[in-house]
Amino acid sequence: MKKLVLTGGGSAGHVTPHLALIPKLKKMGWDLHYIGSVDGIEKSLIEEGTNVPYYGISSGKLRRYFDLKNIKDPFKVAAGVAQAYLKLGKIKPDAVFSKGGFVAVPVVIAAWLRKIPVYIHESDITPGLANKISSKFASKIFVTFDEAKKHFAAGQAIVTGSPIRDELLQGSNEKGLSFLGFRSHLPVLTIMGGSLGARKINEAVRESLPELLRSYQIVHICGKGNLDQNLNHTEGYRQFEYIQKELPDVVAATDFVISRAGSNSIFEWLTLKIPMLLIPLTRAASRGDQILNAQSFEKQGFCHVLYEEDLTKETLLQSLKQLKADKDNMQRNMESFKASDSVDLILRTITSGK
Ligand SMILES: CC(=O)N[C@H]1[C@@H](OP(=O)(O)OP(=O)(O)OC[C@H]2O[C@@H](n3ccc(=O)[nH]c3=O)[C@H](O)[C@@H]2O)O[C@H](CO)[C@@H](O)[C@@H]1O
Repeated sequence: MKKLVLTGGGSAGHVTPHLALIPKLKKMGWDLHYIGSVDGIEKSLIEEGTNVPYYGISSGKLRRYFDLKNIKDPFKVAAGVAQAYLKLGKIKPDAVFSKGGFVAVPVVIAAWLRKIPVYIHESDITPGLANKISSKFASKIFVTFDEAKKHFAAGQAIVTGSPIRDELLQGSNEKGLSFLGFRSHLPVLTIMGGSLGARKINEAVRESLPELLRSYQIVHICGKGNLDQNLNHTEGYRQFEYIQKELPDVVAATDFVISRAGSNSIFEWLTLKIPMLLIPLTRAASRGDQILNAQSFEKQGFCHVLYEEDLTKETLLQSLKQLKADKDNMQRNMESFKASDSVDLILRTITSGK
C-alpha cells in the first residue's frame, strides 16, 4: 500500500484543500498520515473531519520583520525538523504533500533529508514565505493561479486550480435555513472574515446590523474568540466562530457573501456562483496576496472589492447595494468560469511519482 504524508497549517486555507483530496486518495488505496502543529487549527480540522492519524510537531513562525521571538523560533523549527525526521523514518511514506504554512517547512526539510519526494501547493498569486522556502526542496509545485508559475523554477510549477471539497457543492438550502433558524422571506447574507476572523469587518458588520437586518438574514462567521454574547438573541442574525460540518448547507442557503479574499474561499464562492463583495487583508497585515487575488477576480467580473482602508458602515451598506444591483451580471460572468479538475490533476501527478 502506498503511503502519503500530508502537512500544512496555521490557518484553514492551508488545510481545506487536503480535505478535498483525502476521500479520493483513500478510495485509491493510499495510506494517509498528517503532520501538523501541536495545537493549530489543522489539528481539529483533521481530527474532527477525517480519520487520518495526526501527529503534532514543534513549529515556529518565520518572520520577515524583527521580533524577539525570532531568536527562539529557529530552535523550534530545528526541533520540528528532528521530530518530523523521526516520524517520517517510522511511517516511510512514498511522498509528502504540503499545503504550506509555517508548520510545513520542517516536514518538507525532513522529507528532503530522507530523499522522499515533496509536492507542494500554492494557493495565491505570489508565494508565501513558507512555500518559497519549501519550493527549494520540492519536485513539483501545484499552483491555483497561472500568474503564480513565474515565481518558481522553470518547469517546476503545474497549474491545477484550487482543490474544492465535493461536499461543499452538495449542500441543501432547506437544511441550511433550518440549521440557521431562518425563513425564506429575506435573502441570506453570509459574512466570512477568513478562517481566523477579521476584527475590522466584524465591527463594521455589527455597527450596521439594524440596517442590514431590514434587507437580509445574516450568517456571521467571525473567528475564534470573536462572538458577541449581546447579539445572541438577535432575530435574523446568527454568529459562529467557525463552521465545519454544516458549511455545505449554509453556503447552499447563501444568496450574497462578504468575504476576505483568501484564495480557497473565493474559488469556492466562484464555483458556487454566489455574488461576492471582497474585503482583502491589507498590505500592513500581510504580503498583499489577498489584494492581488481580489483584483484578479474583479478584472474578470466575479466580485466587487471594498478595501479595508475605506471600510465604514456607510461604504459597507453602499457596496452591498451595488452588489445586489449587479447580481445577475456577476453571476453571468461566473457562469463562464470553468473550474479545472484540480483534485484529479494533483492526484495524477502524485500517483505517477514524477
Ligand atoms: C490571514 C491569512 O494568512 N490568510 C491567508 C490564508 O487565509 P485563510 O486560511 O482564511 O484561507 P482561505 O480563505 O484560502 O481558506 C479558508 C478555508 O476555510 C474554510 N472555512 C472558513 C470558515 C469557516 O467557518 N469554515 C470553513 O470551512 C473555507 O471554506 C476555505 O476552504 O490562506 C490563504 C490561502 O493561502 C491566503 O490567500 C490568505 O491570505
